[in-house]
Amino acid sequence: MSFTGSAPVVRIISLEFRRGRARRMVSKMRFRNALGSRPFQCCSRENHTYVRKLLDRVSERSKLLKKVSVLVGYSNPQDLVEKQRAPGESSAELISALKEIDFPEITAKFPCIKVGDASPVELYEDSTNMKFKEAALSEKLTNFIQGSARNLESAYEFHNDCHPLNQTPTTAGDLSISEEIPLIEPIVDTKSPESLSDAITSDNSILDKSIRCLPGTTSRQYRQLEDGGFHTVRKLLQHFPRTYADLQNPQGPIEYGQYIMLSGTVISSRGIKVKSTLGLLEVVVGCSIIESELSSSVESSHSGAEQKRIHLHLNRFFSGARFSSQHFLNLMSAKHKEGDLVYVSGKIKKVLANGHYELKEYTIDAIEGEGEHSTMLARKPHPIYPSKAGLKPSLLGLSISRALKILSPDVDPVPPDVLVEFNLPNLFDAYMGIHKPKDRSEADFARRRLIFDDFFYLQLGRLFQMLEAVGTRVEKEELLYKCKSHELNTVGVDDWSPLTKKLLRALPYWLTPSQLDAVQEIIWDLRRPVPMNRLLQGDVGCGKTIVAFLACMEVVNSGFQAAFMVPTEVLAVQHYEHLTSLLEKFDGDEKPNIALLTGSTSTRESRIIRDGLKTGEIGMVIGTHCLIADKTEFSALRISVIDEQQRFGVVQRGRFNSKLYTSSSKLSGENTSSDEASDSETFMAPHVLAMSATPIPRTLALALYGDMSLTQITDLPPGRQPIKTLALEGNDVGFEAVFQMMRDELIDGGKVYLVYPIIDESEHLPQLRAATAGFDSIKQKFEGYPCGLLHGRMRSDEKEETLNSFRSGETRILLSTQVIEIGVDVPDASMMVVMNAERFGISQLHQLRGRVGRGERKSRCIFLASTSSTLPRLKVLEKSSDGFYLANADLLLRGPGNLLGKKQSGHLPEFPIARLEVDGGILQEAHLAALKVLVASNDLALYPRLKVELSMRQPLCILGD
Ligand SMILES: Nc1ncnc2c1ncn2[C@@H]1O[C@H](COP(=O)(O)OP(=O)(O)OP(=O)(O)O)[C@@H](O)[C@H]1O
Repeated sequence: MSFTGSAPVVRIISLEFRRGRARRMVSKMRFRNALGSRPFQCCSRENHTYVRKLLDRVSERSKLLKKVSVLVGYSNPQDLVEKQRAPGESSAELISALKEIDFPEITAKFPCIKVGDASPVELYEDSTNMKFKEAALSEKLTNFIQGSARNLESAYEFHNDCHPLNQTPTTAGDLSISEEIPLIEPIVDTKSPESLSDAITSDNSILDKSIRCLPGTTSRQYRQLEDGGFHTVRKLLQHFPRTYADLQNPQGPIEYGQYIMLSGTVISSRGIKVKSTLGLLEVVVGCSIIESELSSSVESSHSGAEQKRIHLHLNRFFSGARFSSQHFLNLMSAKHKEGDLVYVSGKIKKVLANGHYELKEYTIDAIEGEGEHSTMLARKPHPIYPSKAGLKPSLLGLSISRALKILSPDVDPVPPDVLVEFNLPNLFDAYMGIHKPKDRSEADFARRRLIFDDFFYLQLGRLFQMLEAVGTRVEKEELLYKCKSHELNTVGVDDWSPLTKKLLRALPYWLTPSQLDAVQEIIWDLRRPVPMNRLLQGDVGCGKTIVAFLACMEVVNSGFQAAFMVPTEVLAVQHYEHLTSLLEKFDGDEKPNIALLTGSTSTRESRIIRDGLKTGEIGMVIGTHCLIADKTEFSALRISVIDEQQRFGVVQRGRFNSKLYTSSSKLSGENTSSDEASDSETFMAPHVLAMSATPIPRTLALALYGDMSLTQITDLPPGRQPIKTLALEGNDVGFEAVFQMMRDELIDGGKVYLVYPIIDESEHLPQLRAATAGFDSIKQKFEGYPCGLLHGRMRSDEKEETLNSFRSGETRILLSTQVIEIGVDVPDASMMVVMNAERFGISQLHQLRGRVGRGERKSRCIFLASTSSTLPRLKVLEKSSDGFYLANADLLLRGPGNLLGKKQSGHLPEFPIARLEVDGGILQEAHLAALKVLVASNDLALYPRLKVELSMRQPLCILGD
């Protein structure tokens, strides 16, 4: 603990021992051995509540110092100084003994010892009383105090006590040493006093104030909050509601398995002893709901809907003699009294009778506060906080409200022009909006800002580091260039290489506007002397492949090489055949040399291909992960395309980067245009173009960390017809209807995919339909229409043959497992039936559905559900064919309780509230905003508050997979 006044006074190292005398003694001994017995005096009290009480209650601070000195074993402050000094030893010697202690080493040796900084205790409340208070101390003591403080400052590089960065207390361990070593190295520009003082006095420092500044909080609450990790106002405010509830929150018709969240009143709460060792607590909550159609968004219209009264039964069993005693059950049931207002969330476990539902995985939170009822009636969303570290949501909610009260409107370090440009609320409004929204749109708007911050500071930190430390002139220019214009940096068609233009002309269609934009943007990147790292994202069937082919032609034309890596052999063959068919019209000498390399390529052939790649004879290779094998060497690899990139591991993707081209002497292209290799380029890593239809979190995280740029294809090729989607129950009636539809489709000349969840029937999963078993029965049923069977256990050539037969129309029905999910392109396939569709994720079903409707033929897709209860989830696919919407809907259906705050599959620890599947746009904006700020001020000298904020954020760390 350190004591400070207007001048630093003295620092006392306090040791806190918890749990057991023996342990305390051992800790004490070890600690003394580590530090030397002097100059520390251990306080032998097991529990320091006395110290805490002192800190909380003693208003006369000079009295405090006296009491503390007595507490740690001295009669008064003078005695403390005298006794600490060995006979004949000067205070300077004492201080130098202190200096020798190597705290980092000690903490490494004894993990139970934690070094951190504690909140300084102000000795003097105000400066007017200063002189009087100071006089109360002896001259000797004052000298010692001032001297020691100065020495300690230099010895441990203490920061100025009033610096906000020094006020983050550490968590107490078994034994804690309060010491003022900063946890994060600040990047405050100390050379600029103006900036520093500005930063320190600015109101964003309130965020990093100890929670002890919260009004109306008891010391017990402080302690609870601190033990739960809530040391600062910022920590509290960053604890976001996991969801919002309002009185009449319509969820559509309530069905089995559905997640609901409602508010209501407790009708009864009783504890029943079921057996001698089994007890049941049953709470019944009555709620009013408005029944309406399943809303397509979180917000829904209430018009034309009917109010209905329902009862939620929340049952909890307790086993064991102790927990099934009537006394215990009575205690539990007394927690909820009849008439209490509560919020309930959970999943419907059983529909007991009309209007009565049993819930599972539920939570029940009491609604506290007088005016709450009227608030709810006004349909103001009520934040529901997740509990953390055993802290009750109600305490967290209350503390957050208190923190909001001391927040100043001037808390935002982000420059106002950035807020205006990117249409963001300021930070004050954002915190108010997320914790106390007037309506859901305000919460959404606030959420946008907070997500922006997550991305923005990450981008800013990363770019700042790049500029500061490793930034070359070229990189700096690159950043500046990008920042200057918000429009796409593109190379127009006229400036494309002759080979690229030729391929464009060979296409049987014209590119869609966003395909064209994408190619122009990528070619612009390819002409840069720094490696591109770009993600091409577009919904299934939007035509990403041709965009990548054109990019490959651009580099091949310049005499460099292109590698196109796909996750399956089927896809490699498909792409290879597609490209070679497009190049067929080219004259011999202008036709680039393209190769196919997969695991099934014969040894002899693969040797020839690898030789060709090494010598530069082969310009482009399409293949599976053989492309990144050590033995595959390139002469001048310039672009690596990674299709369906989420299917590859990070390491696999990274291995392309190690394939630097080592020789440029073999360059054969006649037109090297702006790509002419300079010295710096000779060993440049290849450009990387990753493609994905699924905006999975990891992908977008890479967009941040890997400095990956994002290109999105937002339109579909013309003439595409919407796929008519139906979700049906797979009972006899459902199957009969499906077979009839198949017959109609086949008569009409269509082709049908039948997708099965498993290859062979399984005893363990009798309810699942298998592809091999289906094959025989479908053949019989659809006599005259040849059938094919495709699954992952087949040999590569068999798969290829089956797929080719289906493509050519030789077979009209293809029974398959989900192997066709990735990239299979049969443009005239017009119908798909998915068996046991509930076994697949919504996004996966969307991908599967994307295998039909890839041409101009009207298509349909039927999802057969095993039971009616799983139909609602599948019906979401009937309503939309937008991948982003479906990713969102999937999350909602899995449980809107996970909307905010709580981690889920789509979350990364660094982004507590961003859902990366749907927040990609904000990421892009944050990137631009960070660039804008850095262009205006490379070292952030113009934005000192921003710089302080950046230093307060967690240091960047590598993301886990
Ligand atoms: N501009 C266009 N006009 C007409 N057809 C197009 C156009 N672009 C691509 N296509 C065709 O659309 C089909 C789907 O294209 P492609 O396979 O590239 O999609 P994709 O984006 O890779 O989809 P997936 O994610 O499903 O693999 C192909 O048959 C392709 O020839």
